[in-house]
Parts: sequence; structure tokens; C-alpha cells
Amino acid sequence: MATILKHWREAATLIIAAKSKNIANRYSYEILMLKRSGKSKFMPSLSVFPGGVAEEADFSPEWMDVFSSIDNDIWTRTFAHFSKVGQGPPMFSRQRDEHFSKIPSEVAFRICAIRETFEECGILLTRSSNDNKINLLTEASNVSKNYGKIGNIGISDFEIWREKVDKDATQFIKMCQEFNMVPDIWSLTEWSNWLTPVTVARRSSGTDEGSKRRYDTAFFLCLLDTIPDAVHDDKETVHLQWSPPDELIKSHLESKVKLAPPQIYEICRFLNFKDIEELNEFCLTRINKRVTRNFPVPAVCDDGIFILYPGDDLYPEDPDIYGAKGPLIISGTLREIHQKYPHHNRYVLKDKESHRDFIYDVKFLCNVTQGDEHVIPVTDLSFLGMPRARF
Ligand SMILES: CC(C)(COP(=O)(O)O)[C@@H](O)C(=O)NCCC(=O)NCCSC(=O)CCC(=O)O
Ligand SMILES: Nc1ncnc2c1ncn2[C@@H]1O[C@H](COP(=O)(O)O)[C@@H](OP(=O)(O)O)[C@H]1O
Ligand SMILES: [Mg+2]
Repeated sequence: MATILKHWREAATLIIAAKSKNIANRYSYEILMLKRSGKSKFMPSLSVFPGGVAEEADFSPEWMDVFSSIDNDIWTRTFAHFSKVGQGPPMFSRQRDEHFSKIPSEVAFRICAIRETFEECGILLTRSSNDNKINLLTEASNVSKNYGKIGNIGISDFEIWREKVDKDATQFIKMCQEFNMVPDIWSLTEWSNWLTPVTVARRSSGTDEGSKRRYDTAFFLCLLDTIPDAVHDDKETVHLQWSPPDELIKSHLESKVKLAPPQIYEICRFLNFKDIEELNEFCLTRINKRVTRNFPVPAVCDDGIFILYPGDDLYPEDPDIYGAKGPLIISGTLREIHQKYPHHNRYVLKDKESHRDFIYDVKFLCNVTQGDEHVIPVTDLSFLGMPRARF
């Protein structure tokens, strides 16, 4: 069914925000980050949300039976909801082989995100038939909380199944059958979608055959009412941390944590929500909304390099997603360009004057909403003691 396409691979990632015990924090929740191994071919040593490449097993028609055996009525309504929720970005709406189209891709990529999270950090987001009420996405008016549910399979089975699922994704179906449970797809909000830029893929693969190192990634968000036990796998991931969004950004700016632009962009969106309950309410407003794909377009100007995102005045009408054309060249200095084209959704990577990466918030400029009505990232980090953006 080709989750490995000609130009990129399809993947899913899960942002987990859990209610914090530390009431002294400015933000009432903490976000889970996993540091990737230095041996990883893609984004080595960077901190990311748990996630990875989609497998055929995530799209298996066997999931139909697994879900309907838990609660046929809820599965029927959930299936109906996802089948008519509106056209999402291409990775959700594209045609697949019939065998892999039996469950909606909105369900399959949620299964992928939940499976990868279980493999990489041991958080198991599942519901069993004993969990009396599944909050139905389709009945938003009746739902006031959409927090995730952690499954319990007993300590002795836990690591055995984690290992099995890591080796073979079809084992996730077997595990759900064995313990009479289903992935808690209902608690995952579709949050964003990022397609890796061509230049990044070329850099990390070392060749022009960058398709293995490009990902069309569905980002989901799951809220938890308490911080669960979690341990990194010590293979693909070497460190695990929970941090409030402001501390994560601060750590990044102080070079204590290395983050890539998509993760920075997403964490800066969270800076809009101080309380996890505000975040929950925002998620409930997005139940019937779809995200648009974020395809970053690098641009070179007289004194620097920056990345353009959709909605920016300079974002191309027909972005070069296959990398056939050269880099976008824009004449003028960064300062001139920021003033001449005032609708910003851009990230300044380098300025030639200082011959180093920008630090502080001046890096990241966003003052436009995108087509999907999502919140925009907070870019003025002066409340963290960082200098204000200047041009
Ligand atoms: C796709 C992943 C979940 C990792 O998959 P794996 O199988 O290796 O575990 C993860 O990489 C991910 O979350 N990707 C989505 C974001 C992405 O593609 N990042 C690339 C960042 S680089 C960038 O945006 C431009 C910056 C630059 O240096 O030019
Ligand atoms: N011990 C380890 N150290 C570094 N990378 C590892 C690893 N074990 C697995 N991986 C890499 O993690 C990726 C699988 O991640 P996921 O399951 O999240 O999709 C694979 O990358 P490639 O797909 O680039 O080969 C695999 O090579
Ligand atoms: Mg991974």
C-alpha cells in the first residue's frame, strides 16, 4: 500500500501533554520529548516527539474486527465520523490499495502514532471494553474532556509485548486482541502535518536519493491528566524528558536541548495555552477541522538563509515539493525583506553578518494564520527573559 512513496515516507508522531504536579510552573502541563540516538541517520541527537514510519499493519483490515469486538456501536459511529470529516492533507486523502483502505487513514495514522509511542517510550494509549465510556469525537456537544487513557496489561507482559511490537508492527494487532483492548484513537487530535524539505533529506542521506530521509508526518496531540510512567527504548531513543513548553524553548535557546524547526514551531504554538484545560477546549473546537500541510521552502537572500511556511508573502504559489528546481533566491537583505514583505511565516536560519545561527526569538517570525485556522506560534519570547525581536 506504499507508505514508502517515491519521494518520501509516511509517518505519524504524537505530542503528549500531561498535567503537571508542579504548581509553581507558568504552564500547567509538560510535554514529552525523546532524544534520538546519535546513530540515527535522520535528525541524530535531536529531541522529537515519539513517532515513526507508518507500517502496512497500521492500515490492516483486521483492525475492523478488533474495534467492533470492543463496541460495535461506537466503532460504527467512529468509522462514519472519520469517513466524512472532510478532506485532510494529501497523506490522508490519497488513494490506497483497496486492501489498505478498509479503515480510514485518519484511524490508521492514529494507530501508527500510538504504536510508535508504545515502542519508543512504553506509554500504552489503549482502551478496553471495561472502560465504560469512550468519549466520542462525533458527539462533541456531550464531551467536555478528551483526555487519553493508559492501558494496563500487567508489568510482566509489558516489556515482552513492547519488544514484540517493536520487531513486528502486526504484533500490535495481536496484543490488542489478546488483552481485549483498542488503541485510544479518540483522544488524539489532528494537530498538524509536516513534509520534510528536499534540502534536509539530501543533507541527511548524503545523496540525491533523499526519498528515504523525507517524511510526510501527521502530528497528533494527546492530553493526559497525569504524567505517566515512561522509559525511552535505549535504541532509537537515548533520553526522555517531560518539560513545560516555555522551559523547552528556553533549553533550546540555551543549547541544552536540540530541536528542529517543526518541533520548535509546534512547541511555540503551545505557548498560547497556559492551562491544560484551555488546550483541551481548543482541541474540542477542532474535532471537525482538518489541518493543512506545512511544506517548508528554504530561501536564500543577500545576507542570510530563511525557511518560508505557507501564508508568508513570499511562499511560492506552486511550491517545489519534488525538488526539481534550485533554491529560491530573493534579492535584498533579511532586514529589507522582512519590511518589504510584511506577512511573515518564516524562520531565519542563518545571517551572514554574524556567520552563525541566529539565537533568540528574532529567528522565528509569524504574524499570519494559515488556511486551517490553527493558532500561530508565539514568537515574542521576552517573557522568558529573551531579547525582543528587532529589525
Ligand atoms: C518522521 C519522524 C517521526 C521520525 O521517523 P523515524 O522513523 O526516523 O523515527 C520525525 O522525524 C518527525 O517527527 N518528523 C517530522 C518533522 C520533520 O520532517 N523534520 C525535519 C526537520 S528539518 C527542517 O524542517 C528544516 C530545517 C533545516 O535544517 O533546513
Ligand atoms: N539502536 C538504534 N540506533 C539508532 N537508530 C535506530 C536504532 N534502532 C532502530 N533505529 C532506526 O530507527 C528508525 C525506525 O524508527 P521508527 O520505528 O520510529 O520508524 C530506523 O531508521 P531508518 O528508517 O532511517 O532506517 C532505524 O534504523
Ligand atoms: Mg521514531
